Amino acid sequence: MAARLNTSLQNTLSLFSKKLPSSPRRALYCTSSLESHENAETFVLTTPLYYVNAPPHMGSAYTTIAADSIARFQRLLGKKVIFITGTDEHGEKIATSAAANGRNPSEHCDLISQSYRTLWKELDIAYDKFVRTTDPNHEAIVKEFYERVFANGDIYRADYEGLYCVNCEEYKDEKELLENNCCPVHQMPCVARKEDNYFFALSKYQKPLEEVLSQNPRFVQPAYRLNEVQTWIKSGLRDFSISRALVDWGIPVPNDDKQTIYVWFDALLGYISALTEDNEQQNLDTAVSLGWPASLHLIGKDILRFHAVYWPAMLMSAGLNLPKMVFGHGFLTKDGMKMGKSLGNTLEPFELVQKFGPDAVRYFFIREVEFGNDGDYSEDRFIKIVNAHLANTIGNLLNRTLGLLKKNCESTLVVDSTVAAEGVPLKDTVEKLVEKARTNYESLSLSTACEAVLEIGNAGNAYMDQRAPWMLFKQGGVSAEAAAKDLVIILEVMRIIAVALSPIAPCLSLKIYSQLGFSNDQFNSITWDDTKWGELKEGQVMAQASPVFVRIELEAAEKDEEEKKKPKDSKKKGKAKVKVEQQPQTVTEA
Ligand SMILES: Nc1ncnc2c1ncn2[C@@H]1O[C@H](COP(=O)(O)OP(=O)(O)OP(=O)(O)O)[C@@H](O)[C@H]1O
Ligand SMILES: [Zn+2]
Repeated sequence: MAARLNTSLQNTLSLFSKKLPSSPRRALYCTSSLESHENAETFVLTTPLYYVNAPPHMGSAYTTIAADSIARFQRLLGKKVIFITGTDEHGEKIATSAAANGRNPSEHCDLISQSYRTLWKELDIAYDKFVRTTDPNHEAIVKEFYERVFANGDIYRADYEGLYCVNCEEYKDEKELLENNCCPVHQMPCVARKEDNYFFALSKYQKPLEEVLSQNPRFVQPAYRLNEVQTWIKSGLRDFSISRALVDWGIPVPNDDKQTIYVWFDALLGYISALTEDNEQQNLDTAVSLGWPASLHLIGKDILRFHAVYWPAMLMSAGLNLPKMVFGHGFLTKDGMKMGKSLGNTLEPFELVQKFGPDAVRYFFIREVEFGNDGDYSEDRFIKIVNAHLANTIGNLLNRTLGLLKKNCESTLVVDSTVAAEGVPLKDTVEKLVEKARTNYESLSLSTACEAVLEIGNAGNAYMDQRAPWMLFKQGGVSAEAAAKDLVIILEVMRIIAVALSPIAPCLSLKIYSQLGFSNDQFNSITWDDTKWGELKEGQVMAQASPVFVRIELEAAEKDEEEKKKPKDSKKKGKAKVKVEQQPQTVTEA
């Protein structure tokens, strides 16, 4: 993508002047990525299909934000990305939840499924496919899959008696339960159940699964989760029941409409049925031809067993290829417990986005939680991190530089960035950090990728402080010429940051690009190659500086008020307010 002077920048910028969270980010909500990549390598990634027993919470948002960041990075690499998300809508919990809310299951599913879509829009999630397990295409594919597995001799009928966690919708082994037969995830007692069900012969796949894992240890990521999976398999795989006699709200078992298909034997197929096109009669083979196998299933560690044991065995039985990788990330926790719908200890993502905007929410969780491990949320920490990184390190540097350029160079670059950087070590530093970001994005070390981009910002700030161009301008002559070059260098650094951070904070990146004089279209066509030094050219005119990330201020008065009201031992902090204000500038530059 070449840098060009942008004459219609005002139109773009007028979009930015509105109050958060309305923003130009709708322009980033591109779902047309599939058309322009006829010969590109395909990268199919999935989030779990979220269970519509309740609306989304920050945990569901966390997986989806991470998946969107990975999808955006893969698109920057030029791949044809199919990013699949959706909702899992059958089963006992849904029927119960619908009844508890006085709705029929179908109305309930429509409503809750829509709340996921709405949140994804608020969070700038650019998915390509949203699948619902109540879609007719999906149902047809589940039935066909079931029939294939049946024809392969892997489904039989038997009685089952065991301890059942309704929230996991799963029979549990006694040895994995806590005291009083409590489920370790949901902290609630499992109930004794006896059913006449259809079973999937998982035990037949013990050896093939062991082989898959030993031949391809990267199948389960992070590496430490592989041990967990291997231990489960070694301890002996038991056949599992794939139908329910007591649940009406589900896909009927072929040839036995007294039973419905177990939610997991239904929902996992969503990753394949999502590949089908709307309004077309599809079958398993055509769906598979449209992008299976998936390159990556991104999930929370709670559902690792379903994805790394049950699902591969089911696929082998049906004669289909296995996904290339299953990555089980950690939990967002509250007081050390997994935040979840069943426990009801959730953090409200709509509220966070309303308050802080999508970039801050996306950035914080990706940067703060090492991908794979658990992480706790605190509002204090949130504000501290996004202010320090997005408002200060990035926003303030851009603002200061554009201010100096306006004052001294009529907002116009005096030289090409390549020429300006000749013999300047900062360029090498930036190149190394860009490479660090790239390799970490690729290995899904998203937090480290983020850190590398921030280090670029730190290097830019250090350069600004060391060179003190505002002093050089005062000295005039060759010093002023050097200062003008320094500004070009720093703005090129900002441009590279914008590209490298765009998978995580796309709206912020667009704002930076726009202030550097590029159009929305130019931003929308960036690739990872645009992290290379040298796209800012002599004569490029910068836009009017305005904060690309609005600092979050804790309103002192409101905080005091809250302090007065709260009980002495409470740790609750004052509410954060978003305040639009100019970035602070150092006195010497003014
Ligand atoms: N606390 C969490 N931290 C990280 N990811 C989470 C969290 N909670 C849910 N998820 C994401 O959602 C997936 C589970 O989706 P589901 O719709 O079952 O939500 P849930 O809140 O875990 O439900 P429940 O509490 O009823 O088990 C996880 O595998 C993970 O991808
Ligand atoms: Zn459970």
